[in-house]
Amino acid sequence: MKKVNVVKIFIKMLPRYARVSLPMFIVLQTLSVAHGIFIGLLAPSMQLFFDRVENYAMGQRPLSAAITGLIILGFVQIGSSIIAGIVQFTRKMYYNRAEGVFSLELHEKINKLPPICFEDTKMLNHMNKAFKGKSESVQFTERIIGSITFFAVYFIIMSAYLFRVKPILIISLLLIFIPVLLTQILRTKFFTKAEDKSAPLRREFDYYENCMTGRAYFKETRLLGAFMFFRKQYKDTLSILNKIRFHAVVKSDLAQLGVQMLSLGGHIGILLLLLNALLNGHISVGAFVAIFASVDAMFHLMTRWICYNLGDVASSFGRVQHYLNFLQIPENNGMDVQVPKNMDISLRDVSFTYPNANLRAVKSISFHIKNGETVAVVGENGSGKSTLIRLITGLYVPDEGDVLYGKINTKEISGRSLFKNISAVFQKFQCYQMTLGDNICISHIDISKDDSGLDKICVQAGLDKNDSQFIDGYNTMLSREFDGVDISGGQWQRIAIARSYYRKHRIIVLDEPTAAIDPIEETRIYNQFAKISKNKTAIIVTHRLGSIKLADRILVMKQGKLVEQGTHAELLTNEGEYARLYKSQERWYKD
Ligand SMILES: Nc1ncnc2c1ncn2[C@@H]1O[C@H](COP(=O)(O)OP(=O)(O)OP(=O)(O)O)[C@@H](O)[C@H]1O
Repeated sequence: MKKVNVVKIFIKMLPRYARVSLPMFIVLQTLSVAHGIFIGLLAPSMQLFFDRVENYAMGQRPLSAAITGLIILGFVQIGSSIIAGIVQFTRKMYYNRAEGVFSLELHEKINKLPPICFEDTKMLNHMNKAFKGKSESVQFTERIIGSITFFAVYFIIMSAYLFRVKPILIISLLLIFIPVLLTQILRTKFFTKAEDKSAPLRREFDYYENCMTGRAYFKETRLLGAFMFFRKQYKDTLSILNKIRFHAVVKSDLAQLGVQMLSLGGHIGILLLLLNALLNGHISVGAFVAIFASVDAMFHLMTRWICYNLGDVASSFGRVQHYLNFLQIPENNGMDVQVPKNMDISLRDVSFTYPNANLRAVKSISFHIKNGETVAVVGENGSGKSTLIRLITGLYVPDEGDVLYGKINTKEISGRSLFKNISAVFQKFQCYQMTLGDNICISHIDISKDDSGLDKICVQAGLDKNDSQFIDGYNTMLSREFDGVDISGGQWQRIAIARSYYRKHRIIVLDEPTAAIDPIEETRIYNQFAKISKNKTAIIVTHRLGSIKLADRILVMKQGKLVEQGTHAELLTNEGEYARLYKSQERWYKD
């Protein structure tokens, strides 16, 4: 990562932050400046009041002057409290809004990155850091702006006031600054060290807790009697964690005690300065009372500024930089073109290696799929079937060779153009914690759901929406966590199939679509599939060789290579890899 300084990062963040809502931004910053002015005016207005009371007591001024002083002091006090409340409220609103806007921007950015990024560990780490940086970027920007619009304004007014009362009193700001700064340095030193040591342990400890009590784990944990195992791991990790925390707290408390002594010294120093000035007649009683009463507020504000504003900026700076760098990653989206609906797909000498992998997952593959053809891809585990599907659909582009839709190369066009006519059921399909209807219709949010169209699709996918489990029909929530229902793996798979049918498509890809479905229903689903995919290009990946006789052609993969292709009958006659796989499955049923 390129090294840049806080100022450069802030300059990049400021316009992004202000753009969230310019009018609200201006109001917030104006209010923040006003808040700084009001707080800064507290000491002078207090002095004014006490001076006038003293003058009145000595008969030098009328009572009305003291009352006016009281009104001014009250106005400044009440005004500062009201503005503080409004600033806090507005800041919170702005914060939430900015978080929402930045999150959406980041989601859109990720959506534009090539899908292969999700296979790259470095990229996934980068993404992870960008998410953290995004969350901290709002606070980072706000803390710096606050330092300027509130703290700088306050300290300038306070310095000017102290200077006007007696120049030497400016030293009191230094007497406050030094102990507070020391506290922050020590706090950061001890806690950062402890945090570095404890963060991985905390993740481990949370994980064990989840293994004991989490919904996804409870079946195995109970049945295999693994509770005591996780309990021990949890206890061991907890005791190490507690030791680290204990040492950090002891060290930090001791340091804090030392610094508190220093702060006390600061307080005494200011008191002596003030007493000296008062006794020598350099300042009035009013000024003495006002400054002495403001010392606590100055300590408090200095602590807030150094510990929270400067401290947070220093600790989040690296992550914010990551976030901004992530937004700069080139998107390489390719051209938006109109891909013709009816075209052949050709693979020419295609090879592909996953990022951070040594071996090629797919090696020098060439074949041609005619428009409207149904092709099945078979092969042993790890032979490259799913990778081949990702290359055909354009999710990934080959390192070598080309995938062509007619004459259009998948390397040159945008995913948006390419995916327009493609639908798919993936091997690891998603079970969305949403209603049955939403689970099927996610591909077209702008189309109003028409029940009769949905009914037809459900029948084709072998899904019965009148099943007693779908208590509210298409509105049934499919998640226990959201007060809905749990359904079986087979039913989820049918929903995934219905989802793929619902999307308008010319090409459909089914990667192990019926692994969780019983054989009788599987045959019915494949027969339905043959009907609906008529005149459409269909690619099916499956291990169940009995169900792919319907394919016009079967491609057989082995160790990343295409080793055979032909119809079921041709391949059986060939007595090659397909015949070997088929016969080994057939034997199970015959025996
Ligand atoms: N994300 C990945 N990163 C690195 N290597 C991968 C990744 N995904 C798959 N591979 C490797 O690529 C090869 C082909 O995997 P692929 O998933 O395409 O095989 P498959 O035939 O679909 O397997 P299965 O039948 O088990 O689903 C395997 O050696 C696998 O280990």
